Amino acid sequence: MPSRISDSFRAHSQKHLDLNSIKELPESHAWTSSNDYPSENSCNFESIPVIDLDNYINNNNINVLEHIGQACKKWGAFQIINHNISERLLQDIELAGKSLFSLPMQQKLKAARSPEGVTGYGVARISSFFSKLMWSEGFTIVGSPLEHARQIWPHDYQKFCDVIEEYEREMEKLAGRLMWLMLGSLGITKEEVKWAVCPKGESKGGSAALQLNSYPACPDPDRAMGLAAHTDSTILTILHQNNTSGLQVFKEGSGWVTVPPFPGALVVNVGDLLHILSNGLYPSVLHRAVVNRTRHRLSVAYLYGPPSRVKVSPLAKLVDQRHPPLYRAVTWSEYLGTKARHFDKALSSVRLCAPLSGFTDAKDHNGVQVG
Ligand SMILES: C=C1C[C@]23C[C@@]1(O)CC[C@H]2[C@@]12CCC[C@@](C)(C(=O)O1)[C@H]2[C@@H]3C(=O)O
Ligand SMILES: O=C(O)CCC(=O)C(=O)O
Ligand SMILES: [Fe+2]
Repeated sequence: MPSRISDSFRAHSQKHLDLNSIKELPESHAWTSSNDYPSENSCNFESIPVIDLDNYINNNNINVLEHIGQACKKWGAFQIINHNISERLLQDIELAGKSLFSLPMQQKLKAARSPEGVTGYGVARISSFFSKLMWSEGFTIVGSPLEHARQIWPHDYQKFCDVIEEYEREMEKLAGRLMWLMLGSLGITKEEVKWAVCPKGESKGGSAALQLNSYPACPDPDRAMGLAAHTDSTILTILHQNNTSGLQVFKEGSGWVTVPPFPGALVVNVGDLLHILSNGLYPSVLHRAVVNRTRHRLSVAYLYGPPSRVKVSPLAKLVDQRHPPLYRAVTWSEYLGTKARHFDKALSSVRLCAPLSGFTDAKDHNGVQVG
């Protein structure tokens, strides 16, 4: 929360600074140890698993399921290769992001996200929980990007829209496939998740948001924060990062671990809704983005959840007398509302009973302040 009204006012009035042209870190963007100092704790040589999705064709799914299960339990994140998303499409989405973020601020603000809105251009939505501003700008798309693209480029929006829509279609297929692999690694079959399957037995698409994030080169990266520590309110998130590192995941016992960009690899994060579905067996991963002195970083997150009216709760197969359901049923939109109000306390706020070790969720007592 903003610690003082004056901080909060200053933060608000400098919300749309053009970070690309600033030569010195303004006070409004200078983080200290009291608000999650970025350079603390970040020297670590472990790295999240890299999983080859082609492997499962040869190994009847066994290896890949085991590998995914271990990664979800231990890290809440992994990288994938051989995922069938073409390099050309990954390049195109990067170019689309660059063409958007390199526009003058006035142009981007034509598609500004409204205070109550979800889509459009703006600072990170979680900014209101922090007294300092983040060194990033974002653009959120749900479904068609047409309306916002037209506001920005009245005569020249088609290429941007085509790339975004192709990326959304390809990501939807990949996210569905990953969801079944992640659930499969828990022993869950399609018959056991009615909302995700059509009567014909085919997978039903979930709903999703696409988030383009831009992190300009920063004059004082050790005191700036690209995107503060958070978990995603999703079943899973698929993240593409350009060739500049910045993403870090938090691992119990190890601290912040950098996820290096591998050409062509995509990062998969466990989100809060999979945490709920798995009854806490696959904890959602706390992650953040740090920034760089010389390089501009771009990331594209595909945030995948269930169809909006579906109530998600711990899966029946994972619940018994010894393992009571730990979370109440929530729809995705209800949970997003809870996240918007309670941020890092959202998961605990839908919890039914306290974990054996205390009164909070695992990530609430890992020593990291996220709010
Ligand atoms: C579906 C969504 C998840 C998200 C909120 C949103 O409505 C669209 C943007 C998403 C994002 C991306 C950056 C981090 C995050 C916490 C945020 O502030 O906006 C996530 C939200 C989330 O997962 O809760
Ligand atoms: O830029 C990154 O690496 C992280 C982005 C992210 O966490 C998000 O969009 O939810
Ligand atoms: Fe995230």
